[in-house]
Amino acid sequence: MPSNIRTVSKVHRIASIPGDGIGVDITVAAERVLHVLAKTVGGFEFDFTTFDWSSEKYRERGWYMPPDGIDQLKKFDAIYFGAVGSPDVPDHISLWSLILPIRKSLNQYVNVRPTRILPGTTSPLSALSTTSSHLDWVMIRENSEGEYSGQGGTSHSDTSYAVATEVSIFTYVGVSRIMRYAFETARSRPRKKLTMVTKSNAQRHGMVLWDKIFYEIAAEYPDVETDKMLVDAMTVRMVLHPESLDTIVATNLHADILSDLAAALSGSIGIAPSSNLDPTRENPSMFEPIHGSAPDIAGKGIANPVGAFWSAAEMVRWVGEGSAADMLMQAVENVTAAGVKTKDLGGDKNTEEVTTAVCEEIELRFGGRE
Ligand SMILES: NC(=O)C1=CN([C@@H]2O[C@H](COP(=O)(O)OP(=O)(O)OC[C@H]3O[C@@H](n4cnc5c(N)ncnc54)[C@H](O)[C@@H]3O)[C@@H](O)[C@H]2O)C=CC1
Ligand SMILES: CC(=O)C(=O)O
Ligand SMILES: [K+]
Ligand SMILES: [Mn+2]
Repeated sequence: MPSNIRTVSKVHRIASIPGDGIGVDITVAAERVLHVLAKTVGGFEFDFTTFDWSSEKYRERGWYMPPDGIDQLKKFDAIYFGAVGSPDVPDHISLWSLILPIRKSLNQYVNVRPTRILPGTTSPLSALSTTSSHLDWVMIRENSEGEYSGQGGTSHSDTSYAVATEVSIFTYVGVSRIMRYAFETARSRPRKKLTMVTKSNAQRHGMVLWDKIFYEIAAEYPDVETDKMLVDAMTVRMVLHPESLDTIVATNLHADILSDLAAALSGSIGIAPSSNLDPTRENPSMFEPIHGSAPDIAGKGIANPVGAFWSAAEMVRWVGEGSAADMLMQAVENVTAAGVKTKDLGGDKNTEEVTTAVCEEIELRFGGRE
């Protein structure tokens, strides 16, 4: 192409919600890397609009999101989220005022949580001589109902007769759509293998429906190998036979817990990404590391930004820039391979140093191609 012809850059409009604690540090880091990526690769750019919806603002003005917050978010191509949660606001208030309403109102019924051991990092499983530490999973979490349906209530609160219910909801629509997404994911991966996690021995209604729909949909995917694990035994299998798993489907609560375990088994919760997807694409999807606001390390500048970069890469892929997403992940993996890591991964670098290293790697490896 003659150099005097300039192509028009595609603009991806991103709503950015840094939130609380290390959510802020890692969102700043992710935006920095995304700008460098766009500038280096060319042909597209990111236009971030930052929303100051946080626990600090809640204490000041009494709300996290304004009444039209969801409508504001609907105008964007995607949402980038840091974390929400602060020691001086009850956790159920912060979660139910921000992250959970966004996931539910924008029909983000799938939460995709991949786990891999990145180059230059060590799984704690490698210390167990009897196990293989080969681990490459993708967990598909139901993200709209189940144990986090929000149904229930409290009576006689603040008395010794207090009674509280927390009702799990499993609907035919909700379960079948997550199962179908999980089968499609399993089919797209080389091993074509799906493990369904359940607790239908002790929980005899919702979980029984969950299992029944799984087998119903399995009939549509004869090329996908399936198996079923009770959630308690699943924790054992994840630790002792990680190589036996590939794609995993689990309920909102089970996958929330198992994905933190998966992250730890891959080296640190600080590297684990997640995509909150509306597969219909009627609403924007939201991308965030799986970790929370980590009050114990907030403000120290030492949070691992790798989970934030990986989540950003998934966002880049979702908005249609697949090769740029691959470049970003390659740069992150080159940086971990070179030993540039934060403390949680056994390194001695801080958030900013890892971020700078990823930016430089993108420019060095993928710059100057035209
Ligand atoms: N999606 C969200 O916004 C989520 C919010 N939360 C909220 O976050 C707050 C803290 O929750 P916790 O249970 O402590 O979970 P957490 O994930 O924030 O932290 C757990 C442990 O992992 C460490 N850690 C987490 N991310 C790290 C990173 N990037 N680099 C290095 N170390 C990291 C923390 O320092 C802490 O020791 C609570 O208010 C909770 O409700 C928790 C999970 C998800
Ligand atoms: C809330 C939470 O812990 C999660 O979505 O992972
Ligand atoms: K998060
Ligand atoms: Mn969680």
